Amino acid sequence: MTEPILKARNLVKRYGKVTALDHCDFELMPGEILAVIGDNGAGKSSLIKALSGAVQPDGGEIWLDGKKVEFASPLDARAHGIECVYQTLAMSPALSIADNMFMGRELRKPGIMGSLFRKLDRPAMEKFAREKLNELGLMTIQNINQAVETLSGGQRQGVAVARAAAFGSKVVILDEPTAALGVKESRRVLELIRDVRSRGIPIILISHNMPHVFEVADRIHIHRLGKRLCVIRPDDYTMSDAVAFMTGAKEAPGEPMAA
Ligand SMILES: Nc1ncnc2c1ncn2[C@@H]1O[C@H](COP(=O)(O)OP(=O)(O)OP(=O)(O)O)[C@@H](O)[C@H]1O
Repeated sequence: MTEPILKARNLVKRYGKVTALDHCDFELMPGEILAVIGDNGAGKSSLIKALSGAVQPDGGEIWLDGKKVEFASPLDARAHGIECVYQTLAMSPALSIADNMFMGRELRKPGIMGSLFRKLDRPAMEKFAREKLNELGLMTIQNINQAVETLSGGQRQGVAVARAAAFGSKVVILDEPTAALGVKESRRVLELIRDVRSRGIPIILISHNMPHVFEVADRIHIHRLGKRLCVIRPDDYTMSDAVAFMTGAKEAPGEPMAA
């Protein structure tokens, strides 16, 4: 049986009196697009933050590639190959595309005075950024030195996804990647998500957009009241079924479906 690439059991996260994660389970299988859906306040962001090191759970366990992990910070999760693109894109608008792709992990030229004094290796960074954008078919972005603030919303999202795909060797997490985009730009980002999957990288997609979820997801994790309610396949249920499960209007199917 295939083992999950990322797995969590009994995750608990409390904020004061609020229980955001209430013994929540989670499984991401290799090479899949797993959508995570749920009502406002259901605990989706808390789950994603726990899986990407942005918050430390109060209880429960996480395994990556079969090994138990505890992420002290998002940097720690990144070092393990988990990249997260948050709704607020965490980009520096005035900096170039290449600079944004490398933020916090710039390539440096070999130096003799220790790493602190090593100069940035701009040609290498530009080459890498260009290659990654090309790989994902982001050919509309012509100039790698263009400031990110001059890009359209879809292009910015594209750079963020390319950055995550370039460095996320194991898992890419996308939080509402199409929320602020128009129809055409959303389409491109959905294609990009499929491109990332076709390169063998599994994706967790948090979204309120049911048509997008049903279009790209292999499986859908439905979150309710701080825990996983069920996991469904988009072919087996309608969007209104999913919304009814999510809101409690309809009883959800039992055990989570295997991948
Ligand atoms: N930093 C925080 N401090 C206090 N309460 C929090 C904090 N973060 C989340 N919560 C609470 O935890 C619960 C779950 O929130 P979370 O953001 O995980 O849900 P969500 O499913 O992502 O919601 P949405 O779809 O609205 O973004 C909510 O009741 C929320 O108010």
